[in-house]
Amino acid sequence: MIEFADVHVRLGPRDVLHGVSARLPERRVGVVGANGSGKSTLARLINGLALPTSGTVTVLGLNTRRDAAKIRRGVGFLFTDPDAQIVMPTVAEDVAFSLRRKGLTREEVARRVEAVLTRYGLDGHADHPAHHLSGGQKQLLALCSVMVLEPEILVMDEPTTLLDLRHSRQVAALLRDLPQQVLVVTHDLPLLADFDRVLVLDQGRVVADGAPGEAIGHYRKIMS
Ligand SMILES: Nc1ncnc2c1ncn2[C@@H]1O[C@H](COP(=O)(O)OP(=O)(O)OP(=O)(O)O)[C@@H](O)[C@H]1O
Repeated sequence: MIEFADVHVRLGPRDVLHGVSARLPERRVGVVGANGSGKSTLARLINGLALPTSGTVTVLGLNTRRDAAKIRRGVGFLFTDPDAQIVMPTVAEDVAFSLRRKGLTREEVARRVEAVLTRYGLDGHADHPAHHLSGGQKQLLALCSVMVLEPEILVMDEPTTLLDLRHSRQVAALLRDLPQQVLVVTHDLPLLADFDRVLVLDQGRVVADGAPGEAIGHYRKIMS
């Protein structure tokens, strides 16, 4: 469960979010809006990467202002730019790095790394230098590094931006099947077609909130 209560965010001279309130118990929530409307900021509030200037963000029953470290253990966050998330030289080492604090045996780490790389189609790349992957493969690697931790909530900021049609479909299928709650910020409107709820942001305010057809229809109208 994610809840925003009268959240304002001011960054430098800009009011980026103005009084956002929403209780989000749904499993799959999409966020759309124009460039600069505050979507990434909203996503970053969920794991305490951004903090509200006023108002409250509650995630997994905890306040992000007080318990960001605990919340981050339960919230997987996928950034738009996968290079920001790749920290180790090879693909397998990068995924294994995510598991370093789990106290697992070397064999168990290897087993989990192999399983997640196979699941997302990177098993042939385990020993490749991570920075030599294509943009889309890097996005899949970042996804593997997050999913291997089995987060309770997954937040994705434009997860299909660099992906070809096959891999976009793979991410769409993943989102359909994942048992955990997922919040996805995206410009990829078809990705949200079967989501439970879509929020539309405009200049830092939620201007539509509902079923995908209705909310995306509103978004198309304000962008026309
Ligand atoms: N650290 C910061 N300092 C000052 N302004 C910022 C900062 N981060 C974001 N902003 C501003 O806040 C506004 C909202 O940014 P945000 O990245 O949340 O928008 P967005 O809807 O995700 O945009 P896009 O679709 O282009 O990714 C933008 O005008 C941006 O310039």
